[in-house]
Amino acid sequence: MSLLLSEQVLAHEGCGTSRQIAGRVRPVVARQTAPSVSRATQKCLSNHKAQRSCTKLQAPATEAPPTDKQAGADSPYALYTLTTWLLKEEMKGTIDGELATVISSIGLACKQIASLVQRASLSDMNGLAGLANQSGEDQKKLDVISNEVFSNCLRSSGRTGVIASEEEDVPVSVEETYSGNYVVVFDPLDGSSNIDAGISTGSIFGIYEPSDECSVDDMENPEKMMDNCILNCCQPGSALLCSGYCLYSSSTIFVLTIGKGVYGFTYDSMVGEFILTHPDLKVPNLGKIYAFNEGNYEGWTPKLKEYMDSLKSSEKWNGKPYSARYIGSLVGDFHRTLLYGGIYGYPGDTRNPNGKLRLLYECAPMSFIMEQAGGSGSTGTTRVLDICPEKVHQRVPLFVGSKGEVDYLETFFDKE
Ligand SMILES: O=P(O)(O)OC[C@H]1O[C@](O)(COP(=O)(O)O)[C@@H](O)[C@@H]1O
Repeated sequence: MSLLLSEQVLAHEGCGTSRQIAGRVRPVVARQTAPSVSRATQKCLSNHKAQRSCTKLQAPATEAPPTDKQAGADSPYALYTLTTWLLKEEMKGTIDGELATVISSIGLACKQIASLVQRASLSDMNGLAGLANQSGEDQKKLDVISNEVFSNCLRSSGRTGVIASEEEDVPVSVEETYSGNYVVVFDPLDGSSNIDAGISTGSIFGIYEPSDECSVDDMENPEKMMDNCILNCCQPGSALLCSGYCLYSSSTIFVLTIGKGVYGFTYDSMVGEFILTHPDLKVPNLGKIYAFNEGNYEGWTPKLKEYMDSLKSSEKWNGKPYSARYIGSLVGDFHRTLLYGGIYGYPGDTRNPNGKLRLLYECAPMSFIMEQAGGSGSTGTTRVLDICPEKVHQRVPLFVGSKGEVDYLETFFDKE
């Protein structure tokens, strides 16, 4: 809130209006709302909104002070888009041009999928495709289409060597590689069981450096090539160069890390761009929200049941217990956990000892983001990023969220 005292301060270049303040200290901005703001002041302030040229008048209280995203951008119409951010990171040398191209192509795929998801009921895109993926799960029409959209964008980037998808049995080597050869693993439409109900879903991706030993262009020996594709994909999460997700919900939000913090971009359909809205995201160290499918409770280990019961009997939150929230869409539950704190868990149980989620294109990319935001990603006993996948569609239990909450959970596992 600005306090303007001396007369000349109010003589504004650009709009030329001025007015007398009768000795009493008054917050100018506040007066905007008071019915008694003089016509001159209203005219003056509206001039400023229009012209924004007079630096002397403080911006109205509602406008956030300039952040680094506006650094150097002295036009109120400068947009800090995902492309701008990638360019700046490239200029800083934190990523190279080819990786920036791959990330941009993923951004494009997510924009396409966002519009397909939004129009699903309008364009008969709901329902099953009549196919099943390698995990035997019935594929939704949009699972198949999103997979195609993602693969097309990655191919046409010309910078990917191998791509592995939840919806493809095996990884494929990309012919259209001009250079860069990056390895991209992805879940094109996570939480698709929610799609027909219009509930939030998402895409998840991870990008690796190609591994030198396993070249994937031995066209003479397709079997060896396939093995090398798999070897290129089966890298531990600690080798990730970049990972991210895109949330398709009330707004479309693209969140990523290149190993230097976590950045969130909200899709502005008016300009067709992802705009930086969440710079350098940090997850709170503790959080009262837990997201587990308690329908599986009976199949959990006694210690895990003890942990869950302890959350419900806890009086940690002003005498209240933890609060349950479960969308049943990893990206939705994860995004809320990242912003509000807490813990998301998909443990193993008697039916699925390793849980449901896939290490390569769900657990590792999300754990990399959470760690970069100051949180943790664990199987209960092991750091997810330290696990080297043995199979492309391998499942592991996942507990991800605030460091304090994951540490607390792990204490129950230690006791086993
Ligand atoms: O319905 P459940 O067993 O709770 O599983 C929900 C979980 O499975 C997922 O839908 C993952 O599966 P998909 O990638 O096949 O959608 C997660 O998004 C979600 O957290």
